[in-house]
Amino acid sequence: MSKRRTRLSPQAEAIQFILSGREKPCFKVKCISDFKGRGVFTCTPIEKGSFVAEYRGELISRYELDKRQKKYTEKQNAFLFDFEWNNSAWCIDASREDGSLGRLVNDCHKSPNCKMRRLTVQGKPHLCLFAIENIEAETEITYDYGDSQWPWRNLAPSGMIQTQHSGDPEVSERPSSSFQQAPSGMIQTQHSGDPEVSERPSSSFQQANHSTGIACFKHVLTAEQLRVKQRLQNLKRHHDCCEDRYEKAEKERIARERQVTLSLVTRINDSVGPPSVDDGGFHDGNSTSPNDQISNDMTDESSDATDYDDANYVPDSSGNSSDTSSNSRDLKIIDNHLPHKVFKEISLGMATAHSSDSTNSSLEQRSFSSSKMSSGHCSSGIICSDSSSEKTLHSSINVTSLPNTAKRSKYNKKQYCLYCSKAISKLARHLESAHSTQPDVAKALSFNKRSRERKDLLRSLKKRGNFNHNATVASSGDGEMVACRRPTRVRQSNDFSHCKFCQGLYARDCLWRHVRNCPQKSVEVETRVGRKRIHIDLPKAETVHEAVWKIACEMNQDDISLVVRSESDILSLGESMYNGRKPNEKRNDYIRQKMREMARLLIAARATTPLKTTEDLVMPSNFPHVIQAVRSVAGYDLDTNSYKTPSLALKLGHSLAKVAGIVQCNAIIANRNVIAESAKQFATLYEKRWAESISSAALGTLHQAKWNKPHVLPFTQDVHLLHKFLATERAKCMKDLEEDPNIKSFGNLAQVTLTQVVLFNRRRQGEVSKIELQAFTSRNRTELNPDIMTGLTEFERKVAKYFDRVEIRGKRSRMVPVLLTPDMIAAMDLLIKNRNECQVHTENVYLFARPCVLSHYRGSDCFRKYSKQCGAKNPESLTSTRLRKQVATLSTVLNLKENEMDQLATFLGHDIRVHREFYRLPESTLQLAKVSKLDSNGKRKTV
Ligand SMILES: C[S@@+](CC[C@H](N)C(=O)[O-])C[C@H]1O[C@@H](n2cnc3c(N)ncnc32)[C@H](O)[C@@H]1O
Repeated sequence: MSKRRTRLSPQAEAIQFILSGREKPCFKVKCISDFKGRGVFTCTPIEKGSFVAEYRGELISRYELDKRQKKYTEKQNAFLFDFEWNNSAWCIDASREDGSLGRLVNDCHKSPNCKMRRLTVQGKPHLCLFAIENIEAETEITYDYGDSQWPWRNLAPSGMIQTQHSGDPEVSERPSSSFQQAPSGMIQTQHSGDPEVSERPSSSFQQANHSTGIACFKHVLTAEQLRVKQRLQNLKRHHDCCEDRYEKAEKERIARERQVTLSLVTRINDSVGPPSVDDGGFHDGNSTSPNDQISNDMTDESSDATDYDDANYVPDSSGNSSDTSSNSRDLKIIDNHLPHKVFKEISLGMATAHSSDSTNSSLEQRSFSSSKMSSGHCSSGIICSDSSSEKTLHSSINVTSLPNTAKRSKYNKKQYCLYCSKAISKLARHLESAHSTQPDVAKALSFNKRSRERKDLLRSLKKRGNFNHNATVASSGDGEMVACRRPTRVRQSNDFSHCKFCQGLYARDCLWRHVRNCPQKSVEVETRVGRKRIHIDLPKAETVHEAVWKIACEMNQDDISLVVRSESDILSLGESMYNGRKPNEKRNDYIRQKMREMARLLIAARATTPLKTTEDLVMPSNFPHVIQAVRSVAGYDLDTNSYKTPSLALKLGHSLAKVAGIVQCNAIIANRNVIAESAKQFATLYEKRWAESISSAALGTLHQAKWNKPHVLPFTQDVHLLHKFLATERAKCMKDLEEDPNIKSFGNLAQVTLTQVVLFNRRRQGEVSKIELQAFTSRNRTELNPDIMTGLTEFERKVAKYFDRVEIRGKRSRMVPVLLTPDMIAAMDLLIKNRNECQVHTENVYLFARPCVLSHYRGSDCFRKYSKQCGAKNPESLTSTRLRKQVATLSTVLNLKENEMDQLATFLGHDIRVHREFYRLPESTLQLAKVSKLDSNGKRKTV
């Protein structure tokens, strides 16, 4: 009895062909036209659902794709097929003429007969074409390239071209090279036997063909040709334009995606850290978790991910959860189940998808949490939007450390090969012997052995290989990550982050230093935010304000920032502050600080109470827990009824009141009446009980701290010394900067000038430090009104002419003037002139800008520095606030008239009430001063 061979499923058949590297024998390549090039035709009928061909080529990362796109010709670029896999972007580069069929299949968006699908075989993605309908013999195989504006799609059928005599085997089977050599002016097409293939000629065209034969047909064509040629030129222009735009968008996307992956790896690292911050999602029922965001973000782009015309056409995919459709050339494939998988799947390595595991279920629970809340579900009197126990995703992941035995070789570090994923101790040698055909390796090897280029390229390959390995470790939750510098002791992976440029793993506290000099960092993305604040690009949820998200992505990448980004109400708090005022860096700092304060409170609440989300914090029944959390974060001491950081307790109170308002408004909009009512009640509770529970003790602590503090005013002698010292220093610094403009000389002059301006004007150091370049350059330089001049004394007139006046924004948005002497102006002009040369960032808006970053010098630091250097007797008293107090006190001692006092207060930038209450010396000193004045007057017998 003959054994019946079981028919392979299409998927199994595809895997067989993938593994064997063969093609199905029933296809042939035909040259269709000069314009369209070759095409693939079937010799036998094909059944719907069958495997057709693999789109073979080299699997490259997005990063590599970006590089290749730049150097490839337009024609080569047409063979780059990018797709999404394991939440990162990949590409099959089929530009090499390797004789495979998949790469020659043409586009048809109207009635394609195949679809591209992605299969994961042996841990690698493969793109395969499957028939979506029964295909007759001699038909061209086509699939939809995706939604781009491919130039040929706009071409009217008549615009295309001539068909060739059917059945001419010589022509139809012409090898590819011959078609490439066909005269380009002559638009020539073969008849393929398929009306679809040859772009359906227009009716007139057909008539000519039938009635008059080839000669006439040629004549018609020549006229037609001119029109077509013109049209093609237009199309080409349009196509180039589109391509530029596409390339630009792609580049941005690539950068974004790389960042997403990197940050997700970091997030995974974070997930092995303290559970309290391992918060996967927004808790608002209407918002999405960051993972959701990522998925949604990409899903938007990949509208075609599951949109099959016929869901049954595809082979059974149950056996392979990572088998995802990929039928778009320019759009990405997104697995809609990604939110749960992200934690497992983010690796750039070859990790396969895990569709369900305990992690997933815990994440799912979390994302349902808000619905519980909205339905008023509560247990044991506590409303919590997440009652699930905190998850621990993985066992802790360590970073390979240096061996602690001195005897072992120092050179025992293993690197992971990018191509074969093996751990190798001599990676360069391994790459040379095993992967020299890889373009990147070949490129590196093409440089001299000791050359910098070769070293840089090999180092980059090493980092990419290690990155893949780290991603695999992160996704499996087990193993050791490889850092660029091994720590001396075993450290956990959540202390480390990957550099977004080179993908190397660095200790978080040193990452800023590396990023500053990372060789892969392009000039445009110069770091501008400072030492620890490294900007990361994460996809944002639609509901989040763009600018606020940017602020949230531009903070120290620690546990607090994770919470900020995952809590929609904290982001809303930032948004409400952002919307209120004109945006500027200073304001953004403040918003960042407020959001971080709130996140710190939430972290403390999660650690010490059952509360989990920001929304929980403003539920009336949770009030005792909130008090407990605030006390914990502000360091409350029950015995003394005082706080370690009383100001934080006070600030948190204000922020909580704001958050309650936000939650209430959001709930009203979302028709969540229970929540809206609760938030309203919280506001009442806050009004009535906050003072007794938190703020009175906090204010008490603040006042108490001032009680026995000595109120020292600067000695006039010290002030004089400082004045003189600064004048000589400024002259020296100006000379230095003129002779040798560099970061140091620029910094010195900026600092000394800043101190002079503060001292001279008795301004708040914070206000002067932030003088903007634009405020200085646009200062009013017009002559004084002659009418006003007549009212001034001779001396006043001279003074008015001598000084320049710049108006800056003071406290409570009050305008405060700053007077500048000609010397100061000369120094400032010199600073402005040398900004570029001294590496001051063009986006830095400050006059006293720090080179290389976006911030400015701080007056307080400068005061501290120069008050010591000038040899003052009491340098601690030389601060901007004390100098202001000195002036205010002296004004009283000098018995200024009421209106003079008003003018002085305005000049100092505060109203007269504040001036009287806060800026005068304490009563005791004043009395002493007054009495001594009387006394001395008395001695001089003037009373
Ligand atoms: C992946 S290649 C396909 C093989 C190609 N025909 C060849 O001969 O090498 C993609 C290129 O084929 C051409 N092409 C694909 N589909 C087409 C269509 N429907 N009409 C015209 N040209 C097409 C375009 O030039 C495109 O850049």
